[in-house]
Amino acid sequence: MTTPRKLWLDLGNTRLKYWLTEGEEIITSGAELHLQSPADLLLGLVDRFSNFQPSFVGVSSVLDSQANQRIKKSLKPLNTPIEFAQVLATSHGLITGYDHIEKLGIDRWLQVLALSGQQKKFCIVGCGTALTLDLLDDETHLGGYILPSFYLQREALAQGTRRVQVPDGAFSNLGAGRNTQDAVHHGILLGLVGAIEKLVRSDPTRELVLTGGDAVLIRYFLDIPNPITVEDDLLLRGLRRYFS
Ligand SMILES: Nc1ncnc2c1ncn2[C@@H]1O[C@H](COP(=O)(O)OP(=O)(O)O)[C@@H](O)[C@H]1O
Ligand SMILES: CC(C)(COP(=O)(O)O)[C@@H](O)C(=O)NCCC(=O)O
Ligand SMILES: [K+]
Repeated sequence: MTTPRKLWLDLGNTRLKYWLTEGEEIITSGAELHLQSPADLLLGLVDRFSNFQPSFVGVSSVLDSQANQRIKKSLKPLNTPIEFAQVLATSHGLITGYDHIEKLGIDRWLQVLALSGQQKKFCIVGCGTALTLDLLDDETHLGGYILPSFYLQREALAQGTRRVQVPDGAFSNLGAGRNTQDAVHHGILLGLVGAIEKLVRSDPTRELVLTGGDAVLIRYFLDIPNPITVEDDLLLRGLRRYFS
């Protein structure tokens, strides 16, 4: 019997991430900026995926249904069943904390699913286009928070003010800025780091798990006693669990 080969796709608002797996083993992984045109990016990747001959494609997408239709079309040459994960009221014992579960982002839910059922308390921090915070107690999702992350906050300042036209800079310092560029970059970083610290400060036993493109950067600035880990592929782990 041959070991099944599968393609796992994570479509965020900025990047596409993927795994090609054979049985339990991750053979290849990748992450690419799609900047609003994921279907076009996929057209460029589909040959590579096709060579791998996956027998199943599992997808997590936070995009709208029109984009998802285009994504399906781009994957047609694979000639393989494609399934999009959907938030469920309960799955693998996980109890979802939203009043209307279908409104919860699938990316957040899969990240929670990946860690659910360990008899531990987690704060899951998705450091992507948005910064998402989700609280998980063993198998119970308590709900969470959504903040615009680095680039969205900077864009909002540039759009909503006359005087803050921010040249590209680094989000690399928490010191008081002595010019607009530093004040904006350091301010945004302070806000994101401060929100995370405030949320978990009252409970040093709650474990932080950071994931997403800016996880390592944010991790560097966190100064709290809670255990902290970075798990780049948390969502893809959750996606694979969802379909198992
Ligand atoms: N305009 C941009 N140009 C380059 N990198 C960007 C831009 N906007 C966001 N990023 C970076 O892309 C990454 C997106 O993280 P990721 O976890 O893949 O997010 P998402 O799941 O929302 O696509 C982050 O590291 C972020 O800093
Ligand atoms: C909050 C998000 C935009 C985060 O997306 P990401 O940063 O991973 O691209 C996404 O999870 C989403 O569209 N959520 C739906 C709204 C909600 O979770 O309540
Ligand atoms: K996120």
